[in-house]
Amino acid sequence: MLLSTKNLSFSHPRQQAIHFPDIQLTSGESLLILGKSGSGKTTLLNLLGGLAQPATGEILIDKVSLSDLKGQKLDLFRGQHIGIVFQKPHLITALTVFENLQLANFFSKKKNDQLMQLLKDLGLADKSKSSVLTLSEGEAQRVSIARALANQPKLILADEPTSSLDDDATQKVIDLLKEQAEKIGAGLIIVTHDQRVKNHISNFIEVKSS
Ligand SMILES: Nc1ncnc2c1ncn2[C@@H]1O[C@H](COP(=O)(O)OP(=O)(O)OP(=O)(O)O)[C@@H](O)[C@H]1O
Repeated sequence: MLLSTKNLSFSHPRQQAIHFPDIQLTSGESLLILGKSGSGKTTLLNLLGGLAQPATGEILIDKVSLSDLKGQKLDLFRGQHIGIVFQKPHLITALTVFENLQLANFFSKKKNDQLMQLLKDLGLADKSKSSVLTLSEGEAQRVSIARALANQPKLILADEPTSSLDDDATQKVIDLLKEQAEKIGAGLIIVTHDQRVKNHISNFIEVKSS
């Protein structure tokens, strides 16, 4: 089992606790996290990525309990094993496309000689030397996917990767995420309230706030 969670809950300050359904995910499998706006989908993704600590429950990734990792160890574990695609690309604007990917490798102490191939797979080969400031929104989104994949993670977490994209681009981004996850044998979890994504991935859990 790549990922398993049990009895997870989280309380934002002055908010009712959110209880999450348990997740079981094997390598190569895809899962959607669905739920209304404000139900706690991003909160769950943050817990799975070790970016927030649960109030109760446990998260095991490849048999490692995230709660046993702190500080630098947690950062290194995240960098090496978890690729996160955030809602907004959050690229380093002073760097080129290729340098943004190299930086991901640098922080996680990983070497990947397939970065150029990755950009090719995502239709970005001719943008490798471009400043990220010159990219369209869809291109920047694909670069942020490439960056999440740059360390060949075991688990890919994507938060609303298609919310600002049209139907064609949505299909392309979901296909790319699935193809790339399959290529490196990773598990893929996508948070969305985009009904279109349901046509591409059938496995889902639903987060409800009460
Ligand atoms: N930093 C915070 N402090 C207090 N409450 C928060 C904080 N972040 C989120 N919340 C609350 O926690 C709940 C869950 O938020 P979350 O962002 O996880 O929802 P979501 O399902 O991802 O929503 P959306 O689909 O709109 O992005 C919401 O009620 C939100 O107002």
